[in-house]
Order: sequence, then C-alpha cells, then structure tokens
Amino acid sequence: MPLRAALPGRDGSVPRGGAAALRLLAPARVGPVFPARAGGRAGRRRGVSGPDKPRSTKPLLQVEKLSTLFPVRQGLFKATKFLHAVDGVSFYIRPGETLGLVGESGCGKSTLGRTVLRLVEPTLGRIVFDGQDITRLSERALRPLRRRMQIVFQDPYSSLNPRLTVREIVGEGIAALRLAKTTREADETVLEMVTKVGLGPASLDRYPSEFSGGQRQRIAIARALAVRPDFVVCDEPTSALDVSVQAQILNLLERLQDELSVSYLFISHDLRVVGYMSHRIAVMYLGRIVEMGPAREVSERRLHPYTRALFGALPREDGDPRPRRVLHGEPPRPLEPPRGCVFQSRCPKSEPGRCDVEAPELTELVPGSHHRVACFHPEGVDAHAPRSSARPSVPALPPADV
Ligand SMILES: Nc1ncnc2c1ncn2[C@@H]1O[C@H](COP(=O)(O)OP(=O)(O)OP(=O)(O)O)[C@@H](O)[C@H]1O
Repeated sequence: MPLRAALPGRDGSVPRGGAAALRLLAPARVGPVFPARAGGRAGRRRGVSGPDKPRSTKPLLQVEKLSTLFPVRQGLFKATKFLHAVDGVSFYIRPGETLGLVGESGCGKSTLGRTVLRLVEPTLGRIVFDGQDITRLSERALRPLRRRMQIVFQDPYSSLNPRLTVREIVGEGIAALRLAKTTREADETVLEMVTKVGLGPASLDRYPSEFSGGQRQRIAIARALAVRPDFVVCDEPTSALDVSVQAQILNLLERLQDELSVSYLFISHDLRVVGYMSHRIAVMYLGRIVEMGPAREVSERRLHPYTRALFGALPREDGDPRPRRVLHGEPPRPLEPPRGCVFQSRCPKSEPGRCDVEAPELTELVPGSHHRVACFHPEGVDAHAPRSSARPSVPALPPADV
C-alpha cells in the first residue's frame, strides 16, 4: 500500500486531544443568548440553499474513502508507525452549501480540510472537484484549480505576512494568477473585496499589525475570496477571536457565501458555531465521520452517542453550570486506532464482541433522510419519530452589524 502522506513541518508524534480538548467543546457563550432559532441555516434563512432544497444536486466536491496517514518515527531503532489522522472519510459538498465539520481537538479536522485542498497529500481514497479527480494531479496540473479552492486559517496573526500592506495581501492571488489585465483592474478588485469585508479604502496601505484580530480575519477572508473561489475551507476562522467579534465574522462569511455562491467546509470544535453556519453537519471522531446529515436533523436527533456527548457538554440555556452529559476518558491514540468502533472505549452502549470487533459503517437509518450514523446502537430506536419540542439544540448567535 503506497503511503504518501507528507509531513509538512508539524510535529505530530504526540497526538493531541484528551480531557483538555473536551473542555474546549463547552467554551463560554458566544455572546448573549438570543431567542433560539432552528438548528442549521436551512431552518432560519430564506433564499439559502439548505439541504432539502439545494441549488444544485451535483456535488462540487466529492470525497470518497479518504485517508491521510502520517509516518511517525518512534525512535532510532523502532519501526515507523502510521498515525491515522483521517481514516476512510466520505462526503460531498454542493455548490453554495456549507458542510460543518465538528469534533474534539486532534480528531483530524484540519488534516481533512488540508487534504481535500491537496495541501497535505492523501494516502488513500479519492477527491473529485467539479467532476475532476484531483487526488493524484501533479502540482502543475493542479495550478488552474488552486484559484477555485481557498482556505481561511484560524489564526489571523500568523496567517498574514506582516511586511505586506492590505493592498498587497489581498492582491497577491490576483497578481499570481493573472486575474486582472491591468494594475488598475487589480486595484479595483482589491478595493471591491476590501469593501465587501467591511474595511474601507483607508485600510489599503496599512499593515496587518495596525488592525485588530477581527479586522485581520476580514483581510484574510478578502484575500481568500478575491480570486473568486468556488470552495473555501474555513478552518476554525473564529476560534482565535474575541467572543464579541466572532458573530460578526460568521455573519460576514454567511453573507459573502450568499453573494458569491461559494461552498464552505466549515471546521470548528464549537458545536454552536457549526450549528449556526451549516446546512449539513459532519461529526468527526478519531479520523472518522461518525454522524452526518442536515444540520437540523443532526442537532435534534443526535443519533451517535458521541454527538449526544458533544451536545451534552454545551452550556445549558437555563444558566445551570452543570453539563448535561459528561464524556469520560480520553480518545485513543491515532497511532494505535482501536479495532472495531473508534468510540467504543468511551461509549456507554459499547457491546463486547461486536463494537470492539467490527467497525460500523456510516448508514442512513431512514432511507431518504440523508442522516447517517456509524453506530450499532444509535440513540433512540424511534429516532426519526417527530419530536414534541420545537426547541432547537444549538443556541443561536446574536445578529451582528455587518
Ligand atoms: N504533519 C503531521 N505529522 C504527524 N502527525 C500530524 C501532522 N499533522 C497532524 N498530525 C496529527 O494528526 C492528528 C489530527 O490532527 P489535526 O490537526 O488534523 O486535528 P484537529 O481536529 O484539526 O485538531 P485541532 O482542532 O486541535 O487543530 C493529531 O493527532 C495530530 O497530532
């Protein structure tokens, strides 16, 4: 089996995750709690292509059984082991759609996002972008597609070159890809993008250090969208920001998506953020997707015990500080993924002889529901019966002034 995973300058020998990571799943509230709205975007906005009414049924991005393994040297005389950062993941994203990817720190979200962009080499599986198999395309052959696939990183402090002005940062891609015929045209596009993200012309000749975290993230978003991509990986774009500006950036991303018809893979460890932004949600655990479906379905039904635990870790809306459900233990090391179900060691429903032997497939329990779960004992046998309460599970974020 050819193992082609790259090691892009990151020390992955110490797998992250654990108790500290789980605490991240229940951070302070993102601003004040507003009257609850339906989980997911399809339920709360008109004119947005929700999972039930997609703009197009043809996927823009199709990922099939994708795995990214990192070779890790254990010691001078020990054999190299392979860390399973992403393990047989399949999903699709339609044009103009947001797929939210949520899970604990270290479960493989960023690696998955980077692998689909071919910033990290896939080990196995297939990535099809707009009908073209890009899994093994050479860098040269990939170049024309690079414009169409962009990324916004978590940290707006380290992701912007401090020596470049905003004009240069936002114009970099336009110049590199020769998207403007004249300097004037390039300048106009830069100004248009900078204005779209809520920064004025006065920002153009200033440096990143002169801006706040939220403003820097706006610059990073302008840079990503200036080349008019079809698909953007948003890798925890608000995690490094003050709570007060998080909602502004989320609303900005949402507005730009509607204006520019871009698709997002939206990565976050914060369920409320993912629930707010996404048309569909994928829940990831130890490199695998354990539940995936329309945002409202996933947030209301929560078929996988892990999804339940994530929701249980959210702060209660009644202000009671006690978590509803505590997830004990640590995730297994991705260097030694368990046989059988990845969640078995922390699962209250784990069945010896089955869950520790066989890996459950991601399966649609109710045909046509588009809601799939990888579990032999999904929560609630009558999981698809209508629920009496209309209360959504993900508290909404406040509206913002963008
Ligand atoms: N270049 C690398 N070499 C070796 N291991 C790596 C490399 N990059 C990531 N890893 C490991 O792969 C696993 C998944 O990491 P990844 O950063 O994708 O997780 P994540 O869910 O995005 O976490 P976080 O939210 O903390 O960024 C981790 O165990 C990590 O240590």
